Amino acid sequence: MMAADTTVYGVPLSLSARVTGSFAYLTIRDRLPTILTKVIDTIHRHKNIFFEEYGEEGINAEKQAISLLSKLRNELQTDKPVLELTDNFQDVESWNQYLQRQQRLQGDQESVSWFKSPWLYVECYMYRRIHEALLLNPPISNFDVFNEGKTQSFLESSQAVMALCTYLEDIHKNLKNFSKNQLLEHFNKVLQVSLWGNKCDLSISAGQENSQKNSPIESLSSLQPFILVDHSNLVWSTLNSSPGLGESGIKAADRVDIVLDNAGFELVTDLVLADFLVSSGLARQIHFHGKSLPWFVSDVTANDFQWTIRQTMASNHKWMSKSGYQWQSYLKKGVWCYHDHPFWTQPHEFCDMAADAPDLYGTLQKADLVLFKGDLNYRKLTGDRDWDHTVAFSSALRGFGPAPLCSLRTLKANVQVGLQPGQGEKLTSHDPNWMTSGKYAVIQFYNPQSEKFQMTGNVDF
Ligand SMILES: O=P(O)(O)OC[C@H]1O[C@](O)(CO)[C@@H](O)[C@@H]1O
Ligand SMILES: [Mn+2]
Repeated sequence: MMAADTTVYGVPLSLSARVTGSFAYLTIRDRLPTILTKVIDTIHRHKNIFFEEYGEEGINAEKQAISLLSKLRNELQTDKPVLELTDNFQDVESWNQYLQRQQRLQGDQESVSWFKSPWLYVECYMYRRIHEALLLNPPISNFDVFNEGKTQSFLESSQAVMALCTYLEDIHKNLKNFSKNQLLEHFNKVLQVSLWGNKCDLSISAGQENSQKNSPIESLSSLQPFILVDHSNLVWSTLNSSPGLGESGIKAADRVDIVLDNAGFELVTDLVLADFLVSSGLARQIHFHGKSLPWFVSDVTANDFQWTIRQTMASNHKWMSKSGYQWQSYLKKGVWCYHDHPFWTQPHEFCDMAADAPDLYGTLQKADLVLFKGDLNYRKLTGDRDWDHTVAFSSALRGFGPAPLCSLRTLKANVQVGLQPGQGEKLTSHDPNWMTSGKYAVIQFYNPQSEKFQMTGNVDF
């Protein structure tokens, strides 16, 4: 049960480093400064490259950016007030308004600061400040400080990528002869591969190597018990209840949107899922959503997306390269589309999207299904709040529901809703770190169109 002073109008408080010893506190105290130190080191190691490209101006930019980042690290570690952004990027005004909003929420007595304000907000803000340090130093503005880690994670997963592309080739070959049950079986596999692909983010390990080495399909059955909520049947029926008819005569969704999370192995698992959905006829079009600036160490930018497809095409492995060419052709034909929108790199809870990014909300409303990959998206879906574990997912979404949606997330932050009574307590007693270890996962679905049904209290999704 939630104590009365931990909610405001029935909505629990945001997770925050204010709670000493909490995961938010440890992230801000330990993990974020480590990430900043690595960023500084990366920029420094590229000094010669900046010199070769931009001469003295490049060297000055390197020095200036490092000095801004050291100042940022100091502000964080000494819990200084959060400052307004000063660069010229498209989203500056929105960030600065959000700071004022936080200040209003917190009251005038104390400043919005790293250890006192919502964790979601200050953590997003750190990545935006890293970007600012580069934007303020024009010759190196486009330098992606996380690029090395992302490409390394892809290259180190090459065995697993080959195994996945071989599996995909096998599906393509036999697709015409699959019964509906066989199709469902493969659907569950590619969905789960994309789910567990989310284990491979670099932010939880503060940038440490975190790639996939085993054959992903073979690991699935042993991972099954770690899926705490599994609504994959509802995802399947949503795809199948859409009005269109796919190639194989089964019903097809017109459009599935995938809100991407990490580059490297996880992105490949998402591309494999997207390939399966269109090649099986379960969906006609896939719209991917990525980030417009380097974000949370490993998140996909447009550049990462293109690079991954080019690398896949260039592989010596027959089926891997074939998959790459297939993906490229989906993009050319408009069967696949890639988008980014500044809202994905802002700190808002998704329940604010309709009011604060109505164009993006409108875009998602066109989908028959929206898949949200990863932990950060889950935190934003649920507002990163101290919810009781048994609260319904629909309640934690607080009105967000542009289309039927599903979160595919491995747990790396201490927010989890929609569990059975007692399930959270049982997990805590067996494995105290269950919410943050990345060992557990959810496939959690919500359909705004079945709201009426939920009002009866029969079903909790
Ligand atoms: O890539 P993901 O799955 O969104 O994870 C991001 C990680 O960063 C965090 O915000 C922690 O810094 C966690 O929520 C999560 O571990
Ligand atoms: Mn991520």
